[in-house]
Amino acid sequence: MVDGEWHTDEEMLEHDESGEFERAETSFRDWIRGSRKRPDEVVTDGPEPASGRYHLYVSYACPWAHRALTVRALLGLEDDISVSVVDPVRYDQGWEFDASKPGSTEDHLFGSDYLREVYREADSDYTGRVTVPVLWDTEEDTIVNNESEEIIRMFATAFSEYDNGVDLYPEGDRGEIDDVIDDVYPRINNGVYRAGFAESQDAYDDAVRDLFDALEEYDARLSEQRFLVGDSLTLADVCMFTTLYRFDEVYHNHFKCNYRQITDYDALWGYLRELCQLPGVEATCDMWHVKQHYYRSHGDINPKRRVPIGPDPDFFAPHARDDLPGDLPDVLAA
Ligand SMILES: N[C@@H](CCC(=O)N[C@@H](CS)C(=O)NCC(=O)O)C(=O)O
Repeated sequence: MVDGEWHTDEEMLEHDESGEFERAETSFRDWIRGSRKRPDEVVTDGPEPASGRYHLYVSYACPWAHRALTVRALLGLEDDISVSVVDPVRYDQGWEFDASKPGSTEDHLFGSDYLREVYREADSDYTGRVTVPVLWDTEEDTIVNNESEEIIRMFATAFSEYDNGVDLYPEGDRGEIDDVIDDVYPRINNGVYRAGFAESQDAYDDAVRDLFDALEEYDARLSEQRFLVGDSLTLADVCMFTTLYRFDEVYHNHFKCNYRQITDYDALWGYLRELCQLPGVEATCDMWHVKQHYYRSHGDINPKRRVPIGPDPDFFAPHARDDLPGDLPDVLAA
């Protein structure tokens, strides 16, 4: 969108001169009061945390939006933060609402046809990408933030009055959590996109090498410990989770990340199953949306837009991860 006007983008991709995919910066970056930013700074201004005040726009397909849904579920904030879900397929008009699609909803706040209208409500001259997730403030009538890594920090740290007490950013582990998030992002979370959207063989080769080196390292780490950092579930696990969930069904095939599947890694695969099975998390996982989105939205990568049948891993098979060092809080251990 440029100055509030929609411009159909040939593709949502930007590349540097070597053909490497570059993800655009997001633009709304306010913080809810009481949130804990890095490095360990508590936000003392900004809108107040409150139940019912904030609304989240998501796609079930999107790994970044899925982070926000996962944290909301793990903290039991479903009744405090409402959600609108876009149509999984992103056509040339950008994200749109179509409540006739299974799992999709209308825009509960404005009844818009397109997500870009919500961005325009916040800023009539908006210039930038129209992305999910979006965190909307119904009191100030604007977008608070559309960067998933910041939205999950706000949910995890500003809503203690309303949440179930689960601490996903425990004191003492914060530095390491941030380090793991920063390591996983370029190599794994964005690594699959760097592979899939590479415009040169070299860019693809670099991306998949980084990706599978990282998966191997984290598989080794997770064969010794139940969670990525310390002895509890943290934001670092959430950031890893949403990429692993999409890997075998989408990234392996569609983004050509096909050296291995997650089901080939004992520890990563058990870890992924455990995370899928945590209370509330199943409701955030919708593989139909995921597959519809990637295979049908990216015509340059998949020109016939066929959605493949498999491989259909069983995310609900037993995992036996509870034998490893690390514990779940009681509310999630049920
Ligand atoms: N840095 C953002 C990235 C969000 C993002 O790229 N979302 C994708 C969906 S997976 C999107 O909405 N893309 C539309 C576009 O770029 O035009 C975040 O983590 O929140």
